[in-house]
Amino acid sequence: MPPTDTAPEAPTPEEESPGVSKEKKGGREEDGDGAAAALPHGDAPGIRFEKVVKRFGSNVVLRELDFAVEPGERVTLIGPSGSGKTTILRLLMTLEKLDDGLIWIGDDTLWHMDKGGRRVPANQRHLHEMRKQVGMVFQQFNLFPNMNVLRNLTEGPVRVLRASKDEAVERARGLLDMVGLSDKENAHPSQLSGGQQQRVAIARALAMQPKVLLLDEVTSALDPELVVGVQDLLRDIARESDLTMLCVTHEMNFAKDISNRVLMFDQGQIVEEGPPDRIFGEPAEQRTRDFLQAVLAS
Ligand SMILES: Nc1ncnc2c1ncn2[C@@H]1O[C@H](COP(=O)(O)OP(=O)(O)OP(=O)(O)O)[C@@H](O)[C@H]1O
Repeated sequence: MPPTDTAPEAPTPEEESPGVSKEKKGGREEDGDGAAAALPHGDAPGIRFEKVVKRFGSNVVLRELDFAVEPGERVTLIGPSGSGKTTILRLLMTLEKLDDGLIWIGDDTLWHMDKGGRRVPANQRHLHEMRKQVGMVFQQFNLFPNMNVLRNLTEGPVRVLRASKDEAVERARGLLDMVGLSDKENAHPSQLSGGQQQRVAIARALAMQPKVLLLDEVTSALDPELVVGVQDLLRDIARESDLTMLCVTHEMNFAKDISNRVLMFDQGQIVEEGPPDRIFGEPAEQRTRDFLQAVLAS
């Protein structure tokens, strides 16, 4: 339910490029409070796809896909439009069901194997518990349009994590401070620019205290001048937290900055993978070269 009509106020450069303030970083190292406390640290699980198959009717989107993201690693998925990158993230969010294979988050699977070694759907409670570890930021923000900014951040923690209202509000304010929107807590999404909405969406995802953060083309719905602020914020979050991150983006410079490793994905499988400098500088596979050329030309 993305808000459709955003009424951009003219944001100041500071508003759109808050990053994580230097002062806060200093405070974080010394005493670990303020915005520091807002970012998750430690015990992030890894992710593993094991022979994962996903079909939409006759369209086989994932073909026995195998890949892993190590705990605390930041991986970017690149690949042609329609190749299945968003589907990978949606499977991790349990927004889609897989057709075969296993998805692991840490030492636990989203689906169980029965005694005969067959994959069976987990019960709802298990899925719910697994799902709590994973947060996602969407291209279209997906904020609750009828709730103000503060409530967008507190609703999930109170209802799903059973946090007390005071605790949720304190955490939400820490996060709004971190994303540079403390003065907007009473605003509704439609009163914010796209960049501001996306920063609220990032704060909302973090309010759920995920250990794995999924980013799905988070700047592609933004006007060009608003992209940098959101990317800077995410770079800071990547640098300052121990989250395991899986990011889908068409912005190659952002992918270079944010990830330890890039996976080139096409036709349901990983074509090649490596550190960003290698994949963008010396891609080994023709399909990667073609894709990167097409992106540069667009
Ligand atoms: N709910 C659905 N029902 C039917 N087909 C779907 C559904 N969701 C995705 N698909 C199809 O699955 C394929 C992969 O889609 P997906 O959105 O994962 O690709 P993508 O790589 O993220 O693309 P883009 O870069 O354009 O966002 C596409 O062919 C798409 O049409």
